[in-house]
Amino acid sequence: MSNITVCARFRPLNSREKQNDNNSVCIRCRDSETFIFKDEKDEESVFSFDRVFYEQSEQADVYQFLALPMVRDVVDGYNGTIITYGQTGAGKTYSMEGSGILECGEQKKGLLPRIVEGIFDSLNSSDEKKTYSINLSMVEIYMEKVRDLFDLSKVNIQIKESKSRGIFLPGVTEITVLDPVEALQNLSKGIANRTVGETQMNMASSRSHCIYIFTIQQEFSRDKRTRFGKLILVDLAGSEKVEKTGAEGRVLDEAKTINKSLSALGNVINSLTCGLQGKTSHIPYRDSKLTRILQDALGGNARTALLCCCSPSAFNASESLSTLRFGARAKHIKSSPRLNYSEEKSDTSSSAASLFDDESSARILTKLREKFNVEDVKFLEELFIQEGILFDLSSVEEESDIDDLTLQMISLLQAAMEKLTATVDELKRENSILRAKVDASMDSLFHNGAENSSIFQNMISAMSNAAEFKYPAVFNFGDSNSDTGDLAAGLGFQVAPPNGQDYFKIPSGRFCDGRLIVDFLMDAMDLPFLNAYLDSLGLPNFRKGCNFAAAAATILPATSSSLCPFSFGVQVSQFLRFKARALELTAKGRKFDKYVPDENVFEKGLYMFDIGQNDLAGAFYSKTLDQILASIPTILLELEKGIKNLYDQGARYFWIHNTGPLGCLPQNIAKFGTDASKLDELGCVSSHNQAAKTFNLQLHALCTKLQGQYPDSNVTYVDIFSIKSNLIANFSRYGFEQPIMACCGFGGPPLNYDSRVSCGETKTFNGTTITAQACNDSSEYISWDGIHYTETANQYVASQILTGKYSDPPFSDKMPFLLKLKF
Ligand SMILES: Nc1ncnc2c1ncn2[C@@H]1O[C@H](COP(=O)(O)OP(=O)(O)OP(=O)(O)O)[C@@H](O)[C@H]1O
Repeated sequence: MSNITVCARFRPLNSREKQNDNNSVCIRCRDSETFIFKDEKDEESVFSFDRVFYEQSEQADVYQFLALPMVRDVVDGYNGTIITYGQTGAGKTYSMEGSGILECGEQKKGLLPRIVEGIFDSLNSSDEKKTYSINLSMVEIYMEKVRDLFDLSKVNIQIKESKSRGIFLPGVTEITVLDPVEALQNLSKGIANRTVGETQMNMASSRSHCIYIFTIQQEFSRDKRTRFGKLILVDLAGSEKVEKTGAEGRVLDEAKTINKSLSALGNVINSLTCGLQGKTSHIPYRDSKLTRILQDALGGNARTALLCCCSPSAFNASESLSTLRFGARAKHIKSSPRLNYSEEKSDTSSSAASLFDDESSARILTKLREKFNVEDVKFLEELFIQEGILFDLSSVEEESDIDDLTLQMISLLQAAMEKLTATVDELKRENSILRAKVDASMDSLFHNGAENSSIFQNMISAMSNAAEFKYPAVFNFGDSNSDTGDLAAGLGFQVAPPNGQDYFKIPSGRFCDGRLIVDFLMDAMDLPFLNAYLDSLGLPNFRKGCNFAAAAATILPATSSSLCPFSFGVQVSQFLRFKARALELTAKGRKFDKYVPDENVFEKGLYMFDIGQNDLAGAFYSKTLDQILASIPTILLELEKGIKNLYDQGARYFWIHNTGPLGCLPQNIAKFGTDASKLDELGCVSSHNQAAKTFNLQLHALCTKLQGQYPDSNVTYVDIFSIKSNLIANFSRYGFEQPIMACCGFGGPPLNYDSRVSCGETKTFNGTTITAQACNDSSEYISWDGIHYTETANQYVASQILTGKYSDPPFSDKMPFLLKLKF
């Protein structure tokens, strides 16, 4: 990004100014960059520009400072634009052309002839081997029409934009010039045509913006790549106050059009320089032909220099001041020039079919070509392009329209954002007022005796507890997913100790290489890990709750073939016994306080459930899918019975996990997924997952029903199925390498699961000894042993539960302020 170069130039006082105004001037030089300006009211202001050219400055100085660096850049392949701006008679044309293109002497030569020489000098001075061509075009904008000064018949040239060429003028005459003399002769003709035009069209002198375009194309033998730089010189029509000139009729119309296009130029500059930092605003390039042609020069792909021409006379102070202010503002424009490369040479001799998008036009032109001579048809094409009847294919990639739309869209979105922010602020304010009102009403209700209503109290604390996920104790019911040693203690066997974790007593009795979901949830509540109800070793402390979950437990009552006798109903009975015993003990005196929960904790504690997986998975060994689906209501009836029992005993906070995607467990895939047609896109057994989904739907309905039945309770349903399915489907995103295969097992990929040996076991079959060993890094695996999840996977699941997004009712709106994620 670079700022544009802005210079001011003051011409000498002319004879009229000397005579009429007594040599009085409005500027006082400070240095080559700064001067003091005195306005009509004699008020002084300081102006600074990149360079100030005072009355005695030479044409060569202006060229050296303003144009020469630009010429070098253009020859290097950048775009450049030089604009002369100022009041009529301020010296724009003198600066640009000098006192004549061809005949004036060295001293008075303007920028144009010097630039022509500079371009050829630069091209020829380089040692690098290359071929180059210089093309010249000249147009003027008069009354908002672009006229070709090398071919006066082209009176309305269109302005187009393409990705590769930027802004361009389709059909404009381009003259290839081979040396400075040829270039100057052509420029001189163009300038003469301007005068011819003035006479033909009854134009007032200097009432048009004159634009010179040099296109330099170079092909380097080094890499055969073509660079092209475009230099645009703009001699603007004079800015002036209409009323001061007393113009009328056509001259007045011209003045108005000029002022319109100059004020469009001012608007573009304002938009470019007033836009808030970092915000994109609409730049009205399309408001005039002038600004559209200068689009690249103003904030686009070009280096730009502006020469503000002024009269130093006090009589013209007001016009000069406005010119200087214009320059000062333009100084802030930033442009982003870049090297222009084209990989392939454009084929200017391409056929009508390739030039035009419109197929019918191409067909007509092809037929015309057969009948008429090629030149006539070419002429016809050009006329059509000028009149906008046909479009050059390259102009089809009009990007500005899209840009404009995008900008409009951005500002609409910004406005919508602002409105939304205001609404959010307003809602926040209303919310805090409402909260204050609720608090005040609560206080008054309590003081008016409402505290006697236990239902009312419970409802209030249920609401607040659910939001905070903070409870004094947890009573957990479930299977191996949350068994913290119950089955092992109850049946007197040992589960292989976890690998090196020191946060459990050994053995932990957990079916995992570390912590379970329930462990992570306890952690989040700042509570200790739950002791198993049946684990009497080590003087267990049950003050913060008790875990009745037992591996292999089912909701339905155990049968003689069940692995685990502690089904849900038994677990609930155990709880009742536990509670009765705890109350008995606390009634005996305070010495038991530190081992068992007190009465109020049974009411305030959280009752967690994670059970049902074994009812479904076990059923697949003897039942069809339909039979299993049909049995779900019976299973859930048993669950409902147990929950109601607990409610009757004073439980009020229920936290119910649904069941996970059973079909993705290696144990079930090994047994029921040997036929690939039984597997879904994740490689999981479809029927098992279907059973799990149906179970979950009905479990969810049961939770809703219970909540309705017990308005003083708080029932939360947690969608473990979605969390686990998402984890398996997107395992690598969460840092896992194995979505299905077990870490601890036997058999190797794809499942590393053998039902004959469980994790840690060694067995001999037909003289061969096999061991189910743990993998090196269990954190790469989701499945620990083919049935249970690894600690890392459990941690992920717990973290998702605690986002509050997977529960009904959700509590994500309370996150992350009230929940501590502490793992
Ligand atoms: N630096 C200068 N030194 C000597 N004479 C100058 C200088 N600048 C301008 N002049 C003279 O002042 C007169 C007006 O200048 P010029 O035609 O360049 O103004 P202009 O800004 O192009 O006006 P317009 O907008 O009407 O085209 C001319 O006669 C020109 O020769």
